[in-house]
Amino acid sequence: MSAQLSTTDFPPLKNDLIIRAAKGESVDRVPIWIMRQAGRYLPEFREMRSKQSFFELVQNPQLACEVTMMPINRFDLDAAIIFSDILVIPQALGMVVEMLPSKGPSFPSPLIVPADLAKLNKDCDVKKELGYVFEAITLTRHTLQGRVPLIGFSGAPWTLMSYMIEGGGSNTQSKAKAWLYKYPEESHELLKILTNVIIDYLVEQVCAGAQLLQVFESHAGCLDHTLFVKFALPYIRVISKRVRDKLKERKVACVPMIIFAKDGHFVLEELSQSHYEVIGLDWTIKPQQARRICGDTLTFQGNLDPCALYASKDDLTKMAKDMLSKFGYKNYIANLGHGIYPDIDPENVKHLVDQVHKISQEMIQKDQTTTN
Ligand SMILES: O=C(O)CCc1c2[nH]c(c1CC(=O)O)Cc1[nH]c(c(CC(=O)O)c1CCC(=O)O)Cc1[nH]c(c(CC(=O)O)c1CCC(=O)O)Cc1[nH]c(c(CC(=O)O)c1CCC(=O)O)C2
Repeated sequence: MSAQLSTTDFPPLKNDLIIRAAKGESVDRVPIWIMRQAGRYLPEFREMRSKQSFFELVQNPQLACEVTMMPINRFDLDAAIIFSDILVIPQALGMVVEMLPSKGPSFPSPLIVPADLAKLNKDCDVKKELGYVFEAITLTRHTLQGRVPLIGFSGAPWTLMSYMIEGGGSNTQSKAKAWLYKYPEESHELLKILTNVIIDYLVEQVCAGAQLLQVFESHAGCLDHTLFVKFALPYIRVISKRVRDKLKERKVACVPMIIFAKDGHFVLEELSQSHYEVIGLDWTIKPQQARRICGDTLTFQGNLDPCALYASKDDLTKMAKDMLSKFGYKNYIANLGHGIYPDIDPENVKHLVDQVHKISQEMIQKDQTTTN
């Protein structure tokens, strides 16, 4: 249905705060969005999910668009993120991924030995395999009517590699890390396959209408500095460079890119030199320390502890104030330091969003009055 929708002629943007913040431009209030903002903490999502499996929702552009719009219709958020998952890439490469109740993602046939790489559909046609994501993006851009920008996303190569080997979530990632020590060459081979698919996937998302891109390196924290620099960082860097080059070749305007390496404070300096406009921060690093490491020109995103949303509204206000006073209102996008948990009260999300806007607006107005 959305195949007939234009991928170039979209309704004009009415709220460009997040794009301005990503580029380091002035804002009249700090933008905020929430990782996993469409999902299980919303009763309307649970209702829809009770009738369809997770991947049925993701693979149906109409339903993915509806889910993406749920938090936008509820809260005064400054961005939408397309409803999907990082694990659609292993699926595009031919792996079966199931979402099991109370267990999460599960791969019935994970990669066990390097010979298993032969099973992957390495030259997969991203446009064909993941066409439903691009359709959902185009449909959502039109449905948004320019209310807020739409973010596209992908998992980073190391994080996806670890899922494909572990076969699901893992506290240690020991099976995947064993590959890095035992089979470094084949690990690089797999990381290159993933990188090529991710680049095409992100480029197509922008061509379909995504206005920012986030790359999730969710499993950064289980690597040490040496392993990260060898097996994760080079691919993160290639992605930002090649996505920009490919968009230029296709004469499509580049969009700001966000890198979020969870628990990756030990590589912040390297990430700050990786050509992403925005660095996502989890809650384990002090804002001032991150600034010292990365300098003043990059934009930060984060870093409220997702559990802060269990606090009382008064305490949440105090935490929002503290976060804004430490990050400042320039070069900053408010967000959690990881995805929102399923048992959070949506009322607290509304409170956080409204408080970030109110407090930052007051800070900006106060500074303008003192400089005038
Ligand atoms: O809001 C939106 O529109 C997009 C939401 C979104 C979903 N997955 C991701 C996003 C983007 C975003 O975070 O805003 C991306 C994502 N999927 C997984 C990870 C790794 C991780 O969580 O460590 C990421 C990156 C996010 C990050 O680092 O914060 C992998 C994953 N996918 C699902 C699970 C199970 C779960 O219970 O959460 C996991 C983690 C498994 C593990 O390793 O422990 C399934 C899933 N993906 C999304 C949803 C909706 C929701 O959050 O409620 C779900 C739950 C599915 C269900 O059971 O209904 C959407």
